[in-house]
Amino acid sequence: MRLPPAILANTEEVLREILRFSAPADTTLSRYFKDHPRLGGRERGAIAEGVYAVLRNKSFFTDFAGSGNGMRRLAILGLSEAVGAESMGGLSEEEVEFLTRIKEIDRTLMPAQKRANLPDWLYEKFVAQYGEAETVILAEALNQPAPLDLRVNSIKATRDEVMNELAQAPIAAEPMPFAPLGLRIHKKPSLQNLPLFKSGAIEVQDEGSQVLSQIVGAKRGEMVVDFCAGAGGKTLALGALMRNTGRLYAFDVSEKRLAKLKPRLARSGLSNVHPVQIAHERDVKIKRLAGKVDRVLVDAPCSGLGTLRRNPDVKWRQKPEAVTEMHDKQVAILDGAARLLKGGGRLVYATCSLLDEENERVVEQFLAKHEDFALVPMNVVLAEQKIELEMGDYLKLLPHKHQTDGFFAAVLERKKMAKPVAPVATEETDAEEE
Ligand SMILES: C[S@@+](CC[C@H](N)C(=O)[O-])C[C@H]1O[C@@H](n2cnc3c(N)ncnc32)[C@H](O)[C@@H]1O
Repeated sequence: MRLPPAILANTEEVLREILRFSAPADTTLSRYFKDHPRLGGRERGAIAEGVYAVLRNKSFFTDFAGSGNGMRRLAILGLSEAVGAESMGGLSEEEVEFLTRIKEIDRTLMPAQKRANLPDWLYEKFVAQYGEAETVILAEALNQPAPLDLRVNSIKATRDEVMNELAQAPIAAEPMPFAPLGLRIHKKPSLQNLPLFKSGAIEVQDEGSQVLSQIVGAKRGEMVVDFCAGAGGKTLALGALMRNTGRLYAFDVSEKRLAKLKPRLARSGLSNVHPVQIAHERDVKIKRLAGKVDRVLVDAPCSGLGTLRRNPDVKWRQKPEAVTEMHDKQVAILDGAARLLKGGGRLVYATCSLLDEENERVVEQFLAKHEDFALVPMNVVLAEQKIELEMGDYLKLLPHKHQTDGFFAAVLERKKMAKPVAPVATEETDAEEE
């Protein structure tokens, strides 16, 4: 069935706003749909996918869209990529011809940078790290929409039980290769109304995030801190891995993000999670737990460049100066979080960035300053967790190799005979814990 011609005008209108890059694309889309309540589910899906296709292919499309009515042409290119030219209504003869001409272009013959569809600064950084040939393959994988990944909440169900119930919906799901509780769905069904979702038996979570939670190695009865918990994606996974025992603190500076954790927590059935808003990484609330914690996960704020499959606008919105600032912030957060660990305890540093500056360089800087911590090679950690992934010292998940978002992680162990934690100046805050 063809989409109504008005969808093209809607796509053009929202695209004009999104390409100003003054807000995240998903925020602008949600607001647009709220302001246009008459758009149905299918229309919304087409507009959103059309916009995302433009964001993924912006360099390439912009060259062909030209000036004048360029925004309409961009919308046409985006929608045709997302839903197919045959599903679009309202195209003039000239526009149909334009689409045919574009379709005939063999993209594999284009220069590497054009194929990569990345801003110059990012393309250069990727080439310096990965080389030109791999940058193109990586960029092409980042330019594909991500599949829908689910994590089974082991407190409520087994993976087989969930797979069987999904099959009755009917939703085809397959077990993931690396995440023991993961299921992958290739279509995008709405899950919100499924009893499985309402009961907290499933959560949406990329396989890479699930592997990260797993390598924390949190055990029953332990004291664990998720230092940058946000809306709690990894907190919920950790709480279930601890079999709802011990104590799991979910720290974050953002009240809004922690508030989003609350309903998920209620659904999950976990009672071992304690959300705590902190003012910053040197908050006095952290000092109280210093030297007492078994495992700390620092899922640090980062450029997010590993998540371009889901957030293609990030590559156009991110700036090289911001990456440098992010590095300094990451070092400060890791430093603050490290004080929590007891001797023998493990600190896991993770990002969804693909840039060394936010990954290896942060860990190296940390280790140079903290003689009481040592790197646990990732191949050792993965073997402990029985995850069959070939890695060296670090976890480096890449979309073109592992079909996950891009993730980095390092595991740092505090030496057993470490000196008692030196008192560190903290800025007192008034707020009480929890
Ligand atoms: C990558 S996100 C975390 C995502 C989350 N772990 C998940 O799995 O859904 C990074 C988080 O760090 C938080 N953050 C930023 N600065 C922080 C700080 N100084 N201390 C603790 N958290 C911080 C942000 O509010 C954000 O929620």
